[in-house]
Amino acid sequence: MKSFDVLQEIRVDLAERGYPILIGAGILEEIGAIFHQREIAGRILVITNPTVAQWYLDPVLQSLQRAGYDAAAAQVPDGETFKSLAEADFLYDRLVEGKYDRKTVLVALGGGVIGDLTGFVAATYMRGVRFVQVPTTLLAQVDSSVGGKVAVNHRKGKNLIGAFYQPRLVLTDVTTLRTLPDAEFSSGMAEVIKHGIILDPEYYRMIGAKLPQILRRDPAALSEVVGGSCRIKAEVVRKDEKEQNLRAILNFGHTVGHALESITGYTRYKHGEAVALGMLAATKLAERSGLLADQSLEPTLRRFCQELHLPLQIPGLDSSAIAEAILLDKKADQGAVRWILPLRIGEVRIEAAVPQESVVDILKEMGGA
Ligand SMILES: NC(=O)c1ccc[n+]([C@@H]2O[C@H](COP(=O)([O-])OP(=O)(O)OC[C@H]3O[C@@H](n4cnc5c(N)ncnc54)[C@H](O)[C@@H]3O)[C@@H](O)[C@H]2O)c1
Ligand SMILES: O=C(O)C(=O)C[C@@H](O)[C@H](O)[C@H](O)COP(=O)(O)O
Ligand SMILES: [Zn+2]
Repeated sequence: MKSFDVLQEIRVDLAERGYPILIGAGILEEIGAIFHQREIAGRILVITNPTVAQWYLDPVLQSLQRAGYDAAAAQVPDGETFKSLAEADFLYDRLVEGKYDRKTVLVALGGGVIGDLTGFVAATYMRGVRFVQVPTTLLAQVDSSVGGKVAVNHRKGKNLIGAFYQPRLVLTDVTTLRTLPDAEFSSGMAEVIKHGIILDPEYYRMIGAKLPQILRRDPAALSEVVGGSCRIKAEVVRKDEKEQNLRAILNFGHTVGHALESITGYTRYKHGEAVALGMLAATKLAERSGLLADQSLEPTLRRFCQELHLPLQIPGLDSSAIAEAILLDKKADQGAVRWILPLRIGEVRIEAAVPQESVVDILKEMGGA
């Protein structure tokens, strides 16, 4: 059996819903042969956006067609505001008009927005068709393509409409990161840093030590980061697929992060930028609550943010409005928000007893009005 240029294969071990993450260099052009090898059959609709399509749609379609697949594409506009029910509806129209049946395979070719939206459509069209993630941003390769959280946004809250629905395969070609703008690369690095803080101090130190190579997009360093993060996330998802408890730690930084995204209409911050601010806020809250045992966390996190040009302040934003938006967090239980607070690098805890006044104080400390 041909092995292509798969450098790493990581399994998301979920019994009958389990799947492989294939990480390689140049494997996008082998997608047709890989689908054959993995016994993926059926009509294929590739969902992408114009930015990604200009680089990667032709190679994907040609490879699928060369391998004998009936493959076509549908494009949605680029941007977080299009991770919406309206775009899902547009895609349902395409599927219905094209007479796509239950054996259809949707391919999400793009970043997290395309992955979450395509997965949501896959979970709901005809009560579920198969889908494959082909992530092309760092953020999608290290985080969003893995674990089966699929969703669209509501104007009041991030990912409020969604499902847990696993892909059949994740096919990650790290060479697609060559065309990714620096600010998008940094946004993805925020989730990489998150993985270190929540579970793996050695990984966190490695990121610090190899940051120059990572930022240069050295293929070996990229492979280490994409593989490292996928392994950490796959293990959490294996233990708690539907976020009954443990999986909530993957939400470190997202309580404030999602609130920042929604109150700014999903236009001011990239997801990773909002998560970076959220990790900083949660770290400050942990310190204020007397939970933070390792005083090196905040300075190292700030240094990462500076080196990656991620924001550290929230000038001009209304702290009370952010605190209000936080109440819509999906982790809330009977009205109490469950925070993910760091204790030290590699260990976080789920904590409900955080007064709203402390949240507002911290947001003001970070420059909020
Ligand atoms: N499901 C999950 O577990 C999960 C995890 C993390 C984030 N997310 C979601 O992911 C989304 C953010 O994803 P994202 O950061 O990938 O943003 P994105 O999908 O908007 O992509 C960022 C930008 O990069 C462009 N792009 C994509 N690939 C490119 C490439 N190879 N070269 C050049 N440009 C490219 C896109 O067109 C877009 O303009 C958010 O909606 C977030 O909520 C979901
Ligand atoms: O996979 C998870 O679980 C995560 O929390 C990963 C996050 O990085 C991601 O942004 C996720 O979409 C957030 O999930 P949500 O349940 O808070 O919407
Ligand atoms: Zn995230």
